[in-house]
Amino acid sequence: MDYLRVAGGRVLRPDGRVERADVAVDRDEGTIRAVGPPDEVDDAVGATADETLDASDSLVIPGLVNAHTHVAMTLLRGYADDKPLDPWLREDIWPAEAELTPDDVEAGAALGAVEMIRSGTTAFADMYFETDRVADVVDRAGLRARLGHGVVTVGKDDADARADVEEGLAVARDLDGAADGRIRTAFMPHSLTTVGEEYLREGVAEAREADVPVHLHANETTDEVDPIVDERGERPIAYAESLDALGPDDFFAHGVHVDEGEVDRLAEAGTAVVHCPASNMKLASGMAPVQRLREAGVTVALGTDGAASNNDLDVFDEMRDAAMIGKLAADDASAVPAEAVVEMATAGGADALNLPGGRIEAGAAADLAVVGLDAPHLTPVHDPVSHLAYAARGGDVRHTVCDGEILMRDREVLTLDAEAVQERAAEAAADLVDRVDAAE
Ligand SMILES: CSC[C@H]1O[C@@H](n2cnc3c(O)ncnc32)[C@H](O)[C@@H]1O
Ligand SMILES: [Zn+2]
Repeated sequence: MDYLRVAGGRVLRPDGRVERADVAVDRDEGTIRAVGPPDEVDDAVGATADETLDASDSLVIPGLVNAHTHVAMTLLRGYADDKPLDPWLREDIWPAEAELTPDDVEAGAALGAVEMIRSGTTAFADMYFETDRVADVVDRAGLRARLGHGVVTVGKDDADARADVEEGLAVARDLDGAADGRIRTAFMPHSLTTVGEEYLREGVAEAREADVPVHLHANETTDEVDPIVDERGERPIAYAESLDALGPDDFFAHGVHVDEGEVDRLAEAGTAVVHCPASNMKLASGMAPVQRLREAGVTVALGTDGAASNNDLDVFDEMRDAAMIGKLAADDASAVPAEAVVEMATAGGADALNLPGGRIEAGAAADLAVVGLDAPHLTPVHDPVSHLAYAARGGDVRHTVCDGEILMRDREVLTLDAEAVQERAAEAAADLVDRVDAAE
């Protein structure tokens, strides 16, 4: 076997303990072969390493999972800020997205991929347009992803609405298993208010036939929840259930305005919630009841949402924000502690997306980030898990590994030309804004 040894560090284990250990990676299989004391790992593998990644003064953690984003929105970072969701989308974001070309989406996705690799993220879920171009970037970057075409039917005639649903289904069917299996798909209606009932009903039924999960924005703002309650006399999670969109493999972004009954239904159904604390704060959408969701047994993951409502794709920020806002929401400083947000960003994310990874143990996918612990802002190290949640940043990640492949070594991205990607994205963003201005 082609044996990569991650050596000399401390390792975050699935039970939350941190121990001195080396990690033996089988690069042929893309899996972790053994985790153990440095003097025992080679014996466990029965070989000496073909390559070593230095993890001294560092913590080896599962690759982080960004469980809800719109990765190509890096092109719109800082384009429109300081508005609530609805006017932000209608006045600024959707007019700009109307001018996006497939090349723009690829340029923005590549920039997002570089940003994620540089901050230790190895897997993400993406809802956007031109999904084949996003998939191409994921393939080249070496990342893992669950991808979908975001379906919107409001404002479209029946033919266009049906075509969009069909595109969502075709993407889900055709791209599943791409990039040597690192790409999985989902049917992704944008939300319960931006896709009409008959399209949701038909699309979800087809998704069940195709055996792909459903991912949508749900219970994000009161402006979205209230019309559902007023018009249907039921809350969004009950509506989703009536559409057969509340399954154990489905995952909903946000879940901010969920009542007690909805929390219990999510837990019973096994539907995961992707908490996006920075986006929820920036758009003033509200505070998700994360402590309550977790206590009820809901799988909670973390997402950055798009870079236009965050404004970065750094899951370390999300961990810190989730811990902070989780305490405020529960009015309890002991709520959503460090271990909880680290679990949400790793195993919780992998479980929500039903993707490999999220745990450092023999047999698991070799998706890893090596976080340096020797920076001034991480000194002293009383508790490495506390540092992950409250003090570390994406820039502290030294190496990133996905599916056994080194994507970043000593902060150099190996799979993409980071400088060229950045230059191309800056150009694409400038041209995009020129086109938007000309169209106004
Ligand atoms: C149809 S593709 C996805 C669609 O979602 C938009 N979007 C970005 N952030 C949010 C958010 O927080 N809530 C709802 N929709 C969002 C994005 O701009 C695309 O149009
Ligand atoms: Zn979103």
